Amino acid sequence: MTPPPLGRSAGKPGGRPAGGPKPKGTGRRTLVAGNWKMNLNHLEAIALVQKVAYDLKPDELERVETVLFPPFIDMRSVQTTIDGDKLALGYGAQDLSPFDSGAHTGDVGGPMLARLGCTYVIVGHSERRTDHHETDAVVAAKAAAAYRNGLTPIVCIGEHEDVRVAGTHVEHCLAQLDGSLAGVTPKQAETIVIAYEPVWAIGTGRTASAQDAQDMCAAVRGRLATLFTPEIAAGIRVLYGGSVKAANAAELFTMPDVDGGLVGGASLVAEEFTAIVRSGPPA
Ligand SMILES: O=C[C@H](O)COP(=O)(O)O
Repeated sequence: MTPPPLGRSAGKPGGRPAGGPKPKGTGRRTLVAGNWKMNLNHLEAIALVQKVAYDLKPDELERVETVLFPPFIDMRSVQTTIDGDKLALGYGAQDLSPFDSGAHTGDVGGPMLARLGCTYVIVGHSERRTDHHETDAVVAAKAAAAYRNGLTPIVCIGEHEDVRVAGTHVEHCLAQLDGSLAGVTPKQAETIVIAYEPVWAIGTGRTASAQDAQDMCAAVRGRLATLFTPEIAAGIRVLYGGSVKAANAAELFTMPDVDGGLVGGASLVAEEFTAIVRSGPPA
């Protein structure tokens, strides 16, 4: 029998590769999410999906959940490529409508995304909060729309530089978290993903230090324990985003409360993105 090509679903993976990263012991599977933002047409999208999938080995994709977030216009091409070639990659949307259907020009609804096989949807990204004036209440409505349609929201929070300089970043982010999770039930929270993205680090090349990322992700987990239960909080994945690259991913991802990354620019370059995925430690 011909062995399956690299990056395809190949059943149970083998053990940890010799010399690979050590398990963190958290039980939380590392998640690397590639947010393509408003980049790549559908042909470029197909090419990138193929490069990523064929560069990653089945055991690497088993160890690190790897999910792509193409623009809506590319979604069908990405889905066809992943499903048609049985690639072990997930895909999701960068946003969704708070409404499920109807007269909402330009919106894309949760039922459409679910029908296309999306599993995750990003809500509350700082670029949407800025460009489209999305408030915490809007983000909460979008998270509700995600759950209503069987999608898992990746809820983004993060502070601007002036807030960090003022030293109120923790309070700021926890208040954003409270508002953005309004209405989320404990049952729903079991699957939610939070992404801490300091706005000053997004697309700037200025990554937060691993310790700063850890401190905020730990504070987020602490607040999740209050909002839900300590047991639920212990199972929730909290990602860091903001100039994650191959050179800094391993240090970030080995921090105890950092469960992976939301990657923008570096997710557009196959070799860089796959190196980031490889940096992910086992749970
Ligand atoms: O969604 C991704 C984040 O905004 C990070 O983007 P970046 O990796 O280009 O800094």
